[in-house]
Parts: sequence; structure tokens; C-alpha cells
Amino acid sequence: MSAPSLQAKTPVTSNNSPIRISEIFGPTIQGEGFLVGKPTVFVRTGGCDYRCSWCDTLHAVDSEYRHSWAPMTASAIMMQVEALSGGTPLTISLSGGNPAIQPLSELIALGKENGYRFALETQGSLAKDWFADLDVLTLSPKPPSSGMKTDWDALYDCIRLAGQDTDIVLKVVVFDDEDYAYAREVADRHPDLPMYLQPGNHTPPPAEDDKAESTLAQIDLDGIMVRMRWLIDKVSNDRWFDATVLPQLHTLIWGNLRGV
Ligand SMILES: C[S@@+](CC[C@H](N)C(=O)[O-])C[C@H]1O[C@@H](n2cnc3c(N)ncnc32)[C@H](O)[C@@H]1O
Ligand SMILES: Nc1nc2[nH]cc(C(=O)O)c2c(=O)[nH]1
Ligand code: SF4
Ligand SMILES: [Mg+2]
Repeated sequence: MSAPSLQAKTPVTSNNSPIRISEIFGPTIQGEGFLVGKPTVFVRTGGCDYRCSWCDTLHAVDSEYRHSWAPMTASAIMMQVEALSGGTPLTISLSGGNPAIQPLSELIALGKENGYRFALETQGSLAKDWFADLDVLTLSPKPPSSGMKTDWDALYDCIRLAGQDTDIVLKVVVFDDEDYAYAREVADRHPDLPMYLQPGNHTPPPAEDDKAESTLAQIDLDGIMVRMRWLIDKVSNDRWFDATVLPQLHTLIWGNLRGV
């Protein structure tokens, strides 16, 4: 019997690997951080290496929901984005789950060929060389209240690999004094990067809540605003004038509604 031919094998590269998609929606506005208010289409990948205690997107994290994550090619994703945007290029926001788990370089190349721009949100636990192809990289390392532990070397690698041509910003969710101290530590470690502080929503949706209507009764809006005011006071009293404090705009508008 002859040895199996190596040439007969299809090379497995990231270029033809499917991307696990939880949902694609928009155009809507970016509700958080650096691009807040900008029209965007969201491409949300399925699966995460973290499990934050207060995650507001468990349907893209909890493996119980993996049956709802579809493997898609880069071109199928772009076709859906183009249908949503009417073919007019805009910023595509890659989120998750942790989108850094997925092979996204082909999608980014394909979209850029057609004039789309790419922003990506990740916790900074996995660094990829294709971060350099992004227009905006938002690194959102997780504070103590999340129950997660920061790998400071991985966070540094994300910044290093994104390089000079990508706008890199930091975004830390803050629930309490410990989280605030953590945000200061992140800023001290990376003084050159813009820092966005976001008050935590202590009333995130349960994972199974896919039919929630747009009602602010789902969230403790007063509680989130109390935290927002407390955060503004902290920053002001500390004379931390490099920080930007922003609530989750989409949560104030739509509550916990999915797909907006
Ligand atoms: C759902 S995550 C997905 C991307 C990535 N896994 C990450 O955490 O950066 C997107 C953003 O939502 C934030 N977020 C998640 N749950 C939140 C909550 N309950 N209140 C405020 N922000 C939250 C995260 O910290 C992150 O900045
Ligand atoms: N409008 C809107 N803005 C967002 N910014 C970050 C989001 C996310 O879930 O990653 C998000 C989202 O789900 N919707
Ligand atoms: S890292 Fe992001 S998606 Fe993953 S559990 Fe935390 S907030 Fe949710
Ligand atoms: Mg969200």
C-alpha cells in the first residue's frame, strides 16, 4: 500500500475556516466608548474564554447557546452586512463573545476592499497579528467585580500587535471602588492610550431573554444613573482629566433589547 499523498490534502489555513456567528444586526449606533453614536453594523461572534459575572451578552458566551451560533464564511458575512447597509460602507463592529477567538483576517480584508471600516471589542486575553488590520481596537480588560483575572502580558501583546496604524482605546466597566482602582491601574500601565469608563449595568439580560421588548422597565435605569454620577464625582475629585466617562447609550435607549 502506498503512503497517503500529502498533496491530496487541502491546506487548512485561517483563510478558509468558518467564523462562528451569534448574530449580525444593524445599522444601529455604537453605544459605547470611542465611536459612541456612530452608525455601525454589529457582527457578533459566538464563544468566549471568559465568563464575567455581569456579562450582558451571555447568549454569545454560554455554550448552552452554541446551537444558535452558525459557522459562516467571510463572504457570506459580508453579503449579510451589505444587505443591511444597502451597500453603503460604514464601520463594522466586531464583538462577541470574544471575537479574537475567531479567524477574522479574511473578513477584514474583504470588507476593507469594499470600503468598510472595522472596529473590534475584546477583553485583551488573546492577541492576534491581524489586530494590525483593524481601524479601531477597543481593549476592555475586566475589573475585579467580573470575577476574571487579567493577563497583563496578553493585554500588552494586543497593543503591540495592533501597532501604530490602529487606533487603540481602553474601556473599563466600573461597578465599585475596587473596579475604579483597577481602571486607574490599567491607565497607569498604559498612559498613552485613551481611557473610557463605563458604569456597569447590574441588571443585564438573562441569556434566554431573546424576545425582550424595548422597555426601560427591564433595567434599573435609576441605579445605573446613580453609578454614572458617582463615577463622574470620582473622576472629578481625583482630577483624572484624561478619562472619558460614558454610559452604554444603547442601554439607555432600548434597555436590554437584543439586536440594537
Ligand atoms: C459583551 S462584551 C463583548 C466583547 C468582549 N468580550 C469584551 O468583553 O470586551 C462588549 C462590552 O460590553 C461590556 N459589558 C458587558 N456586560 C456589561 C454590563 N453588565 N454593564 C456594562 N458593560 C458591560 C464589556 O465589558 C465590553 O466592554
Ligand atoms: N448599540 C450597541 N452598541 C454596543 N457597543 C458594544 C456592544 C456589544 O455588545 O459589544 C453593543 C451593542 O450590542 N449594541
Ligand atoms: S469577556 Fe465580554 S463577552 Fe466574555 S463574558 Fe466577559 S463581558 Fe461577556
Ligand atoms: Mg452589549
